[in-house]
Amino acid sequence: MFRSRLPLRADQLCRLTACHGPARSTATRKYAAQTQNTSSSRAQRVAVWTGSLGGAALVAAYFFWPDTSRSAPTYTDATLSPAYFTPVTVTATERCKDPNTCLMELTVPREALPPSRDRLFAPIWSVYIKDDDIQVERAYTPLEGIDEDGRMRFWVKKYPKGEVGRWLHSKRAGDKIEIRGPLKTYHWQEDKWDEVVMISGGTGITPFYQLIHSTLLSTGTATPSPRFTLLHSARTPAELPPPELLQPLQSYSVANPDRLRVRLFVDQLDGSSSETVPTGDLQVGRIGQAALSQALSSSQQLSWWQRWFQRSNPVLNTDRKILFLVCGPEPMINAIAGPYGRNYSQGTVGGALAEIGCRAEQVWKL
Ligand SMILES: Cc1cc2nc3c(=O)[nH]c(=O)nc-3n(C[C@H](O)[C@H](O)[C@H](O)COP(=O)(O)OP(=O)(O)OC[C@H]3O[C@@H](n4cnc5c(N)ncnc54)[C@H](O)[C@@H]3O)c2cc1C
Repeated sequence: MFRSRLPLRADQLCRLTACHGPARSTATRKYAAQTQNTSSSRAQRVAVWTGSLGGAALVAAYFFWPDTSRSAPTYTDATLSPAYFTPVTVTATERCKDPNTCLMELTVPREALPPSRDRLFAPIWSVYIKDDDIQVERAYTPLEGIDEDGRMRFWVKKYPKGEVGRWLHSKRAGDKIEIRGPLKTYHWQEDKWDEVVMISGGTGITPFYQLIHSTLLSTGTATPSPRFTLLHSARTPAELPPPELLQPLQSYSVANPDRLRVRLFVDQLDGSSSETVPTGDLQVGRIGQAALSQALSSSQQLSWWQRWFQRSNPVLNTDRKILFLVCGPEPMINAIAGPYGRNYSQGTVGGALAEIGCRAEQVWKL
């Protein structure tokens, strides 16, 4: 989920090298068929050496190329910026029912707050948090953006072998940590869409919460905006987001069903429960083509024959401008929207969204 935009890791480096492999061997085979003589073997030796040197250079570049997380300086007397780290204070932490997640509040010192914030902190944005012990950074999404006093709230998940998540869970109120940002996760354009369908898994809900908070929860109902549908999934009821996230979403959607709809999915009912949602209101199973089609067809006032006609292709058979945003673990992204492309590109639309007829310009994988 949330593909990291950090410099390439060893596994990604291997992927890149592997991609070049077949092309190189095809070229070699073609060349060998043309000239079966000594000059060919000399050329092959040169090619092997060049390849090896190239490989070594790539590996060296990975280790010695300036890595922003290691090389970005820390300034205590400058405003918050993506170019350097700023020390901030952990002002609150709260364990969630799911012990692998916590809510954490960070406060940026008043003197580090940028003077004009509207554009900088327009949705959807994140900050990098640096794990001081090992000098590694990861992106995290402030749920409600940043307030006048510099406060930001995060929902943070730790993974059994994860670095920064576990380190963050060990922090307590009063501790100092370093952040840099804001960084744009997705450039939201308010008046471009009639309908926005957000599909998330786990902490993949955080950028969508920020978007909904910014466009609906914090503005009341007066501002015109697209209609939002959030389809969120967790493995079990206990792993659903804490009440601090789910309650505002649920209350808003009950009061304004024409502006926001929330559907919650769990892989299985394991006897655990959510603090916010009765188990009977949860849908059991993965989000797939049926859930997507249902979300779209029930969003429009259609006659029975229009609904019947749309079943085959709810996205193509409409004049409405529909956007699909997807954020979650990589297997979920793959199943819903198809895998990312090479070098962090969006890749083609695949999975359930391709099955219902989505085009590339309608889909964004966060
Ligand atoms: C723009 C952006 C915003 C983000 N916002 C948030 C946020 O608000 N809250 C939040 O908790 N996270 C968020 N993330 C994810 C976060 O940046 C880290 O990737 C995540 O916390 C794991 O980092 P780590 O150092 O703990 O684990 P790592 O050391 O990176 O990973 C160790 C191991 O943990 C497992 N692992 C790591 N990430 C995942 C995953 N997502 N799903 C399943 N297994 C995984 C892998 O098996 C991996 O081998 C965001 C990411 C991006 C790019």
